[in-house]
Amino acid sequence: MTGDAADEVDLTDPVLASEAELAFEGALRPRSLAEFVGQTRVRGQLQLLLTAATIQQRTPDHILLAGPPGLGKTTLAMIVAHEGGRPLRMSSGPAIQHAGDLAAILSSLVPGEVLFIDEIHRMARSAEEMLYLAMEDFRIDIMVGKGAGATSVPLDLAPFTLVGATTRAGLLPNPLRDRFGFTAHLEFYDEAELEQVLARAATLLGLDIDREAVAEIAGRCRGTPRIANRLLRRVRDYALVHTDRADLSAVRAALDLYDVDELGLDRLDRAVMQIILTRFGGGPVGLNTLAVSVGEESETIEAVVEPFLVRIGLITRTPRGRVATPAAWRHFGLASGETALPIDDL
Ligand SMILES: Nc1ncnc2c1ncn2[C@@H]1O[C@H](COP(=O)(O)OP(=O)(O)OP(=O)(O)O)[C@@H](O)[C@H]1O
Repeated sequence: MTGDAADEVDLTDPVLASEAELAFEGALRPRSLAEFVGQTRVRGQLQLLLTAATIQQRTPDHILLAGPPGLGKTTLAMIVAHEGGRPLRMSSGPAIQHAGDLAAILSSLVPGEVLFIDEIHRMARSAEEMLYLAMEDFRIDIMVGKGAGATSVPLDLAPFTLVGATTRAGLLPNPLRDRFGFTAHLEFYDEAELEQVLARAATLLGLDIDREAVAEIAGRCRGTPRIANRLLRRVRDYALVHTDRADLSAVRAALDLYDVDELGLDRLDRAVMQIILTRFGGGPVGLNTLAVSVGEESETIEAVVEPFLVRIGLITRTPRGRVATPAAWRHFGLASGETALPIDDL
């Protein structure tokens, strides 16, 4: 029932098999705005910005893409380059720890190039300041020499479009945020959109899957295409090994095996909820306390776990911390104030 490329590689060779998985990841990325599912508003806004730039034969304005991981920020950056027939350079905030790192990238850009900086909020402060001038005037000042004899030498850059991506737009300093011509806020996808993402991916993977199986995955992938695609691959594996058919029962069995519950909560989500509900009687609980309690970075809790739990109505954010809602008590089968299973038993 599967006829995808993975079947044609020797799956006993771990290197070839994992390369095939990576190749799938690449093949699943939509290449044009028309192929990109959902985010209708953002797509319309981007389309206008790109078309206007093409008419005026100039580089498009700088674009900031904000939103939780896996919603398509990298994909959109690739589309911006692809639609305009422009080369793309990819970097990330953590890789730019000195102004010199950024100067090296900026000075080697070719005219019209799209520079994608993922996790731009994690770039070094000194590089951020260099970026202000680069974005506004396509120019940087390079310091030559040290101490009293140091001089700054201006260097003209090729016109470029910066596409920045961030899971935490609030962490960007205002002068940087203001220099983007357009900020796109990506939203979680609804189930109908995720079904489209999954149907497209199943076709590309050559996977024959039932409609109701697609709907079940769409309801359990946290509104996130990357997770939808990942769960689809695990369902494909399950069907390959156990049932030879990607139907509803295969989806349920595969997702149970991978600890994804019917709301799409994974182990970390459940650990966070369990801490709020049982150790803190429903909250409020501060972000750092939560992070320490579950042994995760507070950034991961804030950028990955919390937006989804808020969106599905299991927690609310208050000035004093995170609070569980009545729906959360119900989902975990607890009465308010009850102590539940230890976290390891979840
Ligand atoms: N709108 C979409 N339609 C179809 N597939 C999508 C869409 N958005 C994302 N995807 C798929 O989800 C995967 C993750 O997308 P992408 O890497 O662009 O997310 P991201 O927001 O950049 O995540 P991160 O912030 O973690 O880097 C991609 O492989 C792509 O196939």
